[in-house]
Order: sequence, then structure tokens, then C-alpha cells
Amino acid sequence: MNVNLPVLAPSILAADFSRLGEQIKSCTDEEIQWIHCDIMDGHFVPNISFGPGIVGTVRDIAPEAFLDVHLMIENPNNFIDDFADAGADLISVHYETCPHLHRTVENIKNNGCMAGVVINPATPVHLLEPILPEIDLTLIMSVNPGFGGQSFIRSSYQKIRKLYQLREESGLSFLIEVDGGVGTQNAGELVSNGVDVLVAGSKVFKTDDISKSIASLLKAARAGSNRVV
Ligand SMILES: O=C(CO)[C@@H](O)[C@H](O)COP(=O)(O)O
Repeated sequence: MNVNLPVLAPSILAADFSRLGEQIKSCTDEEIQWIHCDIMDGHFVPNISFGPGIVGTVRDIAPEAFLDVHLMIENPNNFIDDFADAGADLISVHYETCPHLHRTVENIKNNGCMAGVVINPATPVHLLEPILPEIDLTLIMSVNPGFGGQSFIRSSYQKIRKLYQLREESGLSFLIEVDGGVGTQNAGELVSNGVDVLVAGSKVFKTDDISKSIASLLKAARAGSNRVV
């Protein structure tokens, strides 16, 4: 996979679904290559979003996009095939939902997708160590998952730095993604702390001008490209 870092991945959770095609096109007409799809089941998180049907629709709308699918669901292992068939490029599962994480990661890869593992704000980074050699991406939730528009939890910086250090020490190459409360005020600092992929929902879609919002977010993220960690 060829990626220009840092990546901005708009989360369609915040999109206007009556204009989904138009809004996704506003993203891909800019420099957006990744689209983030938040799947919520009303069990693992207290909200329901959408399923493989909408992911398939996004695939049809944006055949060239890289579809980054974040499963906030219980028993994710049972749904990997459905999301892979719908067109996911990367499927991320929560550490907290996977008693057999290694098996679930294998299942994702056997379905031809890249594999990611996500941790909630209260889950420590060191728990990921055994699985890091097997995965393509780690996602640090910087809000409690379930809703868009929440405030960024500042202790996430420490977790990002720890993960970045682990990557440096191990020589591994997994990407570091952060999700929740990302905006122009923190995009640069997140990148300088080690983040490769920034997920943003409300700061892309709940604005007057998606193109302008993307340009501002990318500018802020790129200003952080000189790593200080
Ligand atoms: O997964 C989630 C929430 O569970 C996120 O993707 C949010 O949807 C990001 O939204 P903003 O904080 O950017 O509004």
C-alpha cells in the first residue's frame, strides 16, 4: 500500500446520509484517499450506526478509495467476511471485544484485508505488544467510542508516544491511527507525537464547506510532520 503520510480519514458517521454520494465525492475530489466507516452495534457501544450494506455503497461511490472499517461490535469475528465482501481494505477490531484476538486478526488477513487493532481510552498500550508483529495498524481511541463530536482525551498523547516508541524499538511498521476529537487545534501535535492517520468526523462533515475543512485539517496535520518524539 502506498500512503502519503499523514493521512486524513474522514469518518462518514458525521455525514449527511441523504447526500452521502455528494459528500464522499467532496472528500475524494480533494486529497482524500481513505474513508473511515464506523460500525456500531448498540451492545459494545451505546449507539447503532450502519452495516456492510452502507460500506458496499461507499465502495460503489468511491471505487478508488481505501476503506478503513472500524468495528465497534461484539463478536466481530462473525462479521469479518461480510465487511470484506462489502469492499473493506482494512478492518480494525477492538482489543476489548476479542478473546481470541490472534485468530480474529488471522481471519481478517485470510479475507484479503489489512488488519488493525483498536484500544479504548482506558486500555493500556502494552497489552497490544504480542499482536503488534501481526497487524498493519493500531488505532488509539481518543474519545470513548460510540459518538461523534466528543472532546479529545489528552492522556491519548502519552499512549501515542508509547506506541511510537514500541514501533521504533521493534522495527515494526504498523501505522498509528487516532480517532475522536481531532481538529485543526490538535492535528499537528498528534502527528508530531507519532500519529500517521487522523480520523475526523464532525470537523469534516458538520461544517459549511467540506473542501475547505479538509484543506485546513491537512495543512494543520502537515505542519506537525517534523516529529519531535
Ligand atoms: O469512532 C468514532 C466514535 O466512536 C469516531 O470515528 C468519531 O466518529 C469521530 O468523530 P469526531 O470526534 O471527529 O466528531
